[in-house]
Amino acid sequence: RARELVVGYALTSKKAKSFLQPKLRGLARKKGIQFVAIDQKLPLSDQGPFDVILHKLTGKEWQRRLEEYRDTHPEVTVLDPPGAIEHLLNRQSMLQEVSKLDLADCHGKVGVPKQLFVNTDPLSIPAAVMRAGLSLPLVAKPLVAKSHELSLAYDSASLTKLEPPLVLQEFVNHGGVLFKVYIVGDAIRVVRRFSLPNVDEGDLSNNAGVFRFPRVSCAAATAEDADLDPHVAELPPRPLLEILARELRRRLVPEILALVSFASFDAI
Ligand SMILES: Nc1ncnc2c1ncn2[C@@H]1O[C@H](COP(=O)(O)OP(=O)(O)OP(=O)(O)O)[C@@H](O)[C@H]1O
Ligand SMILES: O=P(O)(O)O[C@H]1[C@H](O)[C@@H](O)[C@H](OP(=O)(O)O)[C@@H](OP(=O)(O)O)[C@H]1O
Repeated sequence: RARELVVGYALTSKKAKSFLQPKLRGLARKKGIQFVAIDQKLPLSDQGPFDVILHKLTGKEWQRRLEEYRDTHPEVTVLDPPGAIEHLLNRQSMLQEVSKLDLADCHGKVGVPKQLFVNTDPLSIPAAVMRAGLSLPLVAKPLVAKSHELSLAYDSASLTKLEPPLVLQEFVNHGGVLFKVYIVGDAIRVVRRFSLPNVDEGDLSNNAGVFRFPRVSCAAATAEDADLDPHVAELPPRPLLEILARELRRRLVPEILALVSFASFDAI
C-alpha cells in the first residue's frame, strides 16, 4: 500500500468547518490522504512532515513564514504560494487582467465595471470620483478581497465615510440575479443566486448614505428554483464559461498548481 499523503492545513475555524466536512475527510481517508491541523503558534519546520500545505490565511507574518518554509522545504507543495495569489486577491490587478480579455465573438460579452482605486484621504473621494467620471451609485470594495465586504454609496457626500484603500465601481444593473461560477480543474459548476435589484433614477434621488450588503448573493440567496423571467434566469452559455475559465486560469493563476475549490469568482 502506498504511503499516506499528509496535508497540513492552516485555515480559520470558519473555513475548517465549511471545507473539511466529514464527507471530504472520509473520501480523503479512502484515497490515503490525511488532513493534519497546523499549529500556527509553532514553527512550521517542527511540524509534519507534510507533503502539502493547504492554507487560506493572509497577513504579512504568516506569508513570511510560509515563504521561508518554501525556501527550506522545496519538496513540499504549498497551495497556494503567497506571491502567486497576490494579484488575484487585489481587486485592482484582478480586474486589470480581466479587462484585457478579448472575447469578441465568444457566445457573449465580458464587461468590466468602470472602477477607481482610492488610497487617499476619504474627504478627497468625491472630487476624485468626479474627475474619473464615475456615476453614482458606487459599489465600494476593500482593495484586498475580503469575501462579502461590500457597500453601496448612493450620494457623493457619503463617499467621505468610506475607508481606503478600496476600489469604487459603477453599479452595473444586472436584473437582480447573479451567476456564480465555480471552477476546479476542468469542472465548471454554475449556480444562480439572487442579487441586488436594478437601481433607477428614483432610487438615486430617494436614497442617501452608505449601505453595507455583506450577505448579498450568499448561499442562502439561492435562486435555483425561483420562478424567474427567462431572460434573467438563462444560464451563461457553456462555451463562454469554458473560454473564460481557460483565459482567467492563464492570466490570473498561471503559477498556481491547483486552484483550490474555495476560491471562486463571480460573473455578473
Ligand atoms: N459593480 C457592481 N455592480 C452591481 N452589483 C455588484 C457589483 N459588484 C458586486 N456586485 C454585487 O455584489 C455581490 C458580490 O460581489 P463580488 O463578487 O465583487 O464580491 P466578493 O466578495 O468577491 O464575493 P464572493 O466572496 O462571494 O466571491 C455580487 O453578487 C453582486 O450582487
Ligand atoms: O458560499 P459561496 O457563495 O461560494 O461564498 C464563498 C465565498 O466566495 C468565499 O470567498 C468564502 O471564503 P472566505 O471567507 O475564505 O473568503 C466562502 O466562505 P466559507 O467557505 O466559509 O463558506 C463562501 O462565503
